[in-house]
Amino acid sequence: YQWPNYVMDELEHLLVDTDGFNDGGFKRAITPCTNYVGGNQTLGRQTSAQWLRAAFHDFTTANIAAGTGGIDASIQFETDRPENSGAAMNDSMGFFSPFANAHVSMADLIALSVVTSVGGCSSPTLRILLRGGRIDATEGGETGVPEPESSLEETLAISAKTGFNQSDLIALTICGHTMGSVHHAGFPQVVPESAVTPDNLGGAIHFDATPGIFDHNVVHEYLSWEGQRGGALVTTENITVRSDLRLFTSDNNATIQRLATSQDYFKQSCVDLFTRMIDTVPSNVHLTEVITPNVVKPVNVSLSLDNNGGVVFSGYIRLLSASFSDAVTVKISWLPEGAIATASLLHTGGSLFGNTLYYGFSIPVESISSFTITVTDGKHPRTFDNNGNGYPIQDNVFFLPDLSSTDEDGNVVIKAAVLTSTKPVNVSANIAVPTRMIGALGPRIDHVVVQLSPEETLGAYTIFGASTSVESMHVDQTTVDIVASYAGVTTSHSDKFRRLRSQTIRL
Ligand code: HEM
Repeated sequence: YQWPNYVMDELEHLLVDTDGFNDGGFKRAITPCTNYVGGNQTLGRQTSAQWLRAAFHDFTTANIAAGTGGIDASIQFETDRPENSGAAMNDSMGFFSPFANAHVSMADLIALSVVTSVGGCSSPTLRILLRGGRIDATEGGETGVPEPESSLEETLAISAKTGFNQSDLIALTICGHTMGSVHHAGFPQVVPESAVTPDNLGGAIHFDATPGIFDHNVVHEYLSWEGQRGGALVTTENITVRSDLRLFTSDNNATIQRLATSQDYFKQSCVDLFTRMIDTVPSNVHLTEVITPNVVKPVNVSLSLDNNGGVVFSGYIRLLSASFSDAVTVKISWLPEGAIATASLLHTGGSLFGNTLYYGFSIPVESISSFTITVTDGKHPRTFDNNGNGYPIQDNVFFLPDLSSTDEDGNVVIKAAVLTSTKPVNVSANIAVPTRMIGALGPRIDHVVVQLSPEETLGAYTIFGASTSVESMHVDQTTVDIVASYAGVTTSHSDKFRRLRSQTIRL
């Protein structure tokens, strides 16, 4: 892993920053795990469970042999199919949509939702390893999600196409059916109207006594025939739709009995199967390496100009507190100047991986091409140098968020600073615009390129600018790459993946 890696950095942020300062806002939807983010709590719906179900429905039309389907967000085009009945698909896609951008696909958000749901609703926290790089489908894919009415043979045949054998599917199903419910709304053939009450308007019947906890309760209640006895897909009076009972007994309960041996075995089996599920992707997709929480991470690091044209280097260094003892000092040194400055602890946040500490800095610099971070706790300094390369940053061209703007009507003003002496032949802005699609709640990312023109000089820099208009579905996820190219040399300089509407850091 080399910083920056926009896909990994963004997903890491949504995975790790879940409370306090710099909260990415993703996990909030499932806090507490019984929460329903899409509306009234009396509907009997649960977002953490909906995310698992939506991921399964996206995944299960994969055809491994053909290299198609899997986690590709094709589900967002398929929500009106009877096989995708219920609120889970649209509720989930509607929640994910404002998180998608040039580097985070809806499909990656589906994978993240499984990791977040299982991690956030288990104790101790279960870690499903997350990778990024999934590509969103631009239309619906194959049909074939198993339904309560599906025969065992049909269901197993669908599963075989995804690479999951009978025992895998039994286990995956009960791993999913430990969270949430079957609802009269959506499945009246399974759940009778009598389940509907004033504080359970959707008529939810839980799979087990702990629908908001990722645990093996469902296995015990099913085997001992107590409590929810495995839920409505086992116990319903309508024999045709007892799909879980048909599936679980298809190997004489051998898989379920194995899962009952211990909580740890159940959880580890589920983690393995969920990992396989979210990593099932079309054959043209190459997933990133595993995204692990960064012990030390540069956040919102950028350059700006002061009123006299001096360059200011600012941002935060995020530390995972669990990796350090108390009394930490954080120093940043940068090349080619060879200078050092101290960052100060300004904010804290929370995560499933322990607290986060944000050390801020805002430093005038002469010139900068890379930096390293030295963290000292107790007596031991540790230098983080991005695998020996230093964290790269360049001062030839950079976006100026303070002077740029975008509004709800789509008017965009972009300004960038360009080192005058470098004499670029072209300075352009590549704007990545989340754009509404017909038939899906998530965006397609369109790219709009505009040329920037020189406007004024400030110190050693020339301010370049342009105005345009774009139709963005989510203004906060509209991002820009500023690229300067030069005569006679093939190299260019760029300042990438900057939010047009960003929270500028002021110290
Ligand atoms: C194998 C065949 C399967 C069938 C026929 C099936 C069917 C169903 C049905 C009918 C519901 C009720 C939905 C609602 O009322 O909103 C449901 C809920 C659910 N399913 Fe499955 N399912 C299957 C496998 C799976 C698998 C493999 C997973 C997990 C990876 C999963 C995860 C869930 C979850 C979490 C819920 C609760 C959703 C909520 O509370 O909103 N299911 N399933």
